[in-house]
Amino acid sequence: MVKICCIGAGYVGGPTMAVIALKCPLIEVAVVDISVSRITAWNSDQLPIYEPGLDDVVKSCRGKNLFFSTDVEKHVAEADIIFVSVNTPTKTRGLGAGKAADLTYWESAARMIADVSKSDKIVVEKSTVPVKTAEAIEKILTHNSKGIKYQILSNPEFLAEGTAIEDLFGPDRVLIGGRETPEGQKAIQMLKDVYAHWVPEERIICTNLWSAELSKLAANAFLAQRISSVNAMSALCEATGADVAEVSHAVGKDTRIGPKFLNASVGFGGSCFQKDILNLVYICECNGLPEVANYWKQVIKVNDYQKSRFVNRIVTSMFNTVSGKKIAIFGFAFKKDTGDTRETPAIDVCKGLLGDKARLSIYDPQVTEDQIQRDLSMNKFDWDHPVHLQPMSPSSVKQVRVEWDAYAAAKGAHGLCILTEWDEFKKLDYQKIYDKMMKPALVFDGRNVVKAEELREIGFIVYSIGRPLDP
Ligand SMILES: NC(=O)C1=CN([C@@H]2O[C@H](COP(=O)(O)OP(=O)(O)OC[C@H]3O[C@@H](n4cnc5c(N)ncnc54)[C@H](O)[C@@H]3O)[C@@H](O)[C@H]2O)C=CC1
Ligand SMILES: O=C(O)[C@H]1O[C@H](OP(=O)(O)OP(=O)(O)OC[C@H]2O[C@@H](n3ccc(=O)[nH]c3=O)[C@H](O)[C@@H]2O)[C@H](O)[C@@H](O)[C@@H]1O
Repeated sequence: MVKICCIGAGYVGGPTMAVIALKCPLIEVAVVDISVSRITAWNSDQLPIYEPGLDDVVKSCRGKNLFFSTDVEKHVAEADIIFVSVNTPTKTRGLGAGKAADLTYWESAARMIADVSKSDKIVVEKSTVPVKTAEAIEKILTHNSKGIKYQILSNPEFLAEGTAIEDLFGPDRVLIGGRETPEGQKAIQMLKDVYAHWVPEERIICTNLWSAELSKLAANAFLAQRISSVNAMSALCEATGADVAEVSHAVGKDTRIGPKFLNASVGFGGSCFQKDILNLVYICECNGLPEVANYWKQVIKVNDYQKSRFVNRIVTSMFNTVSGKKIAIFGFAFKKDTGDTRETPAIDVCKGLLGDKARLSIYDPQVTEDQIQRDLSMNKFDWDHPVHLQPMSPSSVKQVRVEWDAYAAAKGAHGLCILTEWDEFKKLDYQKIYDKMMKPALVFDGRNVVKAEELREIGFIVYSIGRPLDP
């Protein structure tokens, strides 16, 4: 029986391994982590991450061929294939600070693999890493290797949160990069055989190591670039009276462009787009390509501009000050159907409003009060470390209240901001909300989820991203 071990039981390690276990009943899969609380949660009824469909997959194979454990060394020693899916945060200090990927967790995982292994291993990069990382990992593994042979593969993950199970069941493609030697090709084939249990052969792409590593950074950069492009257009739409939804629709109808990922928003968030582009920018700079670096940097600049433009719109619409005013925030997660708040645009918008002394009343169906308070008091980039190594928040932010109901959050508010596109925000009774708000009652829809005309009929003043402004 083939044994797989995955180091890192996070948003990627947990769901990907659960799906491999489900689709390959004859493979034993162990997911290990240094975080005791994460592993305890994976072994409980309350999984550590919210992801539609994940519970059913985990329940059907946990304890049979899927195991979650903190006994990292034992499972690594026993495995034939080791996936490494640990954090690769942005460096906050030293060379490349603010851009380069911090490979501390990866390196410590690689050193541990080298220490405990007693048989040949295939080591798979599942984390998103800078191109050429495999070369460094190979050096760590083979140095002092006691005769053990390692093959490094790059198998980046393309799942999106909120649709992770769907994406894993039917991926657009699975990408496997390896050495062009007979041993490298054999390792590629072995991993291909795992995916071939459910992924059609033509969707499994095999490349050299560097192409696979770089393709992951490139894919995220292209996706984020589309959002920044449409968000840049949204500013022009507001200035001219065009409607960004109509523009996106018209542009996306061109089959060469396509309709997906053209939704204007308050800005993209999530744990990867910004981190991976910064990493790409750094790699370009290191390779003497400042023009290429500047091109990609602009995607992040436009994203930052979109968030601050949104805050400015709120403040100017509320007579140039939000000091002491209550603003209801609907949605804190970086997108719907996840409780994940990593790099959510809500953090920057809330911090911007708090900077202008607003009082915030926040409601999100999946994010806890503790998480919101931590996010609003944490330094940039500190979130991307194992939970038990994150700095504790010094104190909670006093001007912030977290409510467990949208109506309670909006009660007595001067303004209401929608920052996540949760479906339930489309179905709220906005007349009831209007009746309980201060007047004039303003709505700032950062996700274009409400029907602006209907809200205007109720009496709201409505601002939607990239849409004609309320006269
Ligand atoms: N979140 C996402 O949707 C996607 C993330 N990725 C990439 O996958 C990687 C992991 O991301 P997430 O799963 O979101 O992160 P995460 O923070 O949810 O999980 C990483 C886990 O690794 C554990 N860990 C760190 N060092 C360890 C070590 N030495 N030994 C054992 N466990 C260790 C941490 O405790 C944590 O539970 C990152 O490189 C990310 O860029 C790629 C595609 C999608
Ligand atoms: O490497 C990763 O971590 C993953 O990053 C993204 O997945 P994810 O961040 O989970 O979610 P997305 O659906 O891509 O959304 C990212 C952000 O962009 C925003 N977005 C997305 C699409 C759009 O049209 N407009 C828009 O503002 C979302 O609201 C969200 O804040 C990619 O879609 C995945 O393919 C990739 O594997």
